Amino acid sequence: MATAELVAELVRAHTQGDERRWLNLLSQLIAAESRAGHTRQAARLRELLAEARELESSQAKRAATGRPIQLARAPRDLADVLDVRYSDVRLTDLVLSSTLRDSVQRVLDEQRMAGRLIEHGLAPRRRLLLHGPPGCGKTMAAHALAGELALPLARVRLEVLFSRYLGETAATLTDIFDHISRVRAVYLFDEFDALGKHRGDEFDVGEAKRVVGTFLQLLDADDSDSLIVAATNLGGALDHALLRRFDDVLEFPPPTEESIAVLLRRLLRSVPVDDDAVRRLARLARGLSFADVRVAVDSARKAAILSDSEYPSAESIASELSSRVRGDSL
Ligand SMILES: Nc1ncnc2c1ncn2[C@@H]1O[C@H](COP(=O)(O)OP(=O)(O)OP(=O)(O)O)[C@@H](O)[C@H]1O
Repeated sequence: MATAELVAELVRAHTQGDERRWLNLLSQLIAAESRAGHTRQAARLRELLAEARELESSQAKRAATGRPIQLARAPRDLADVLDVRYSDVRLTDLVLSSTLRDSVQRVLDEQRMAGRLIEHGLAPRRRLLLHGPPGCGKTMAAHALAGELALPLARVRLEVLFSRYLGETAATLTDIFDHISRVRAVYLFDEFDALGKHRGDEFDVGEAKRVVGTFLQLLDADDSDSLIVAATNLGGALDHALLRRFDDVLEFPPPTEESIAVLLRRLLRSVPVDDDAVRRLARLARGLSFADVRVAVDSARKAAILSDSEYPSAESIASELSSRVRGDSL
């Protein structure tokens, strides 16, 4: 690439908030300057690159603590409606059926090799609808997509969209899609069916319909390279007009006894429980979501720590799981 083109690309990558790309382009620019014998300019650029890398690594460290960060931040007028952060969740952190894992892996492969598909006039999958009961991994899967692709995860806070911008929801959605086209990220519309649902006392059928209509139009018109992930607890209830707007519809079913055992083995890795005990616990936990199982194990671990035991006993975990199966903790 000629120097001017490199600089133009670099500015574009920076404006889009694509940190990796602009750092990579800056390295290419340094190499080009060195090759041209511009040693002073190359040295100055190298200093800038070192500063930028240091900044990136300190931001990555802060991201690892789970706090929102400024990289690829939302513009000020969308700051309360977009929650932007980096994710360190990986696909292997999720317990998934092999079919579902393959589907998520296919999205990752198409994204990672998007250039090859685009050269052949094909578009990588990027509009995904995830559906299934609560606590089965839809939100976690969106985090895993962001973590695997090293993209920011921007959660669209629908509750804020509705409360703060009542009457202006459609206009704000337009602003969000504008941001989607400018900053490549994974955009999560969690519980996105809320778009068309009852909105408390101020329910207005016309407004709700308008919002859904706007969302669908914006989804159709969007030709960005961001990923748009809509998650919902509804499944069969979603209408066809909506389903066909997505490149992939992935079902996150309730866990089987076997998949609960897989999660339990992971969560109890450092706890001395044998496999028979894990299987007994998984049988007890039938009907619970992965999230319930996680909370029950965490609860038993906390009680163990507070009573100065090194590990929770299988009995205490069983008791936590049973109380959730009975619904005591609700
Ligand atoms: N498939 C899974 N594998 C491993 N852990 C899981 C899985 N699903 C859920 N969990 C655990 O439960 C927590 C909550 O799950 P998550 O938020 O992804 O559920 P969800 O399907 O998005 O639920 P909701 O519909 O309520 O938003 C996760 O952070 C994780 O600890």
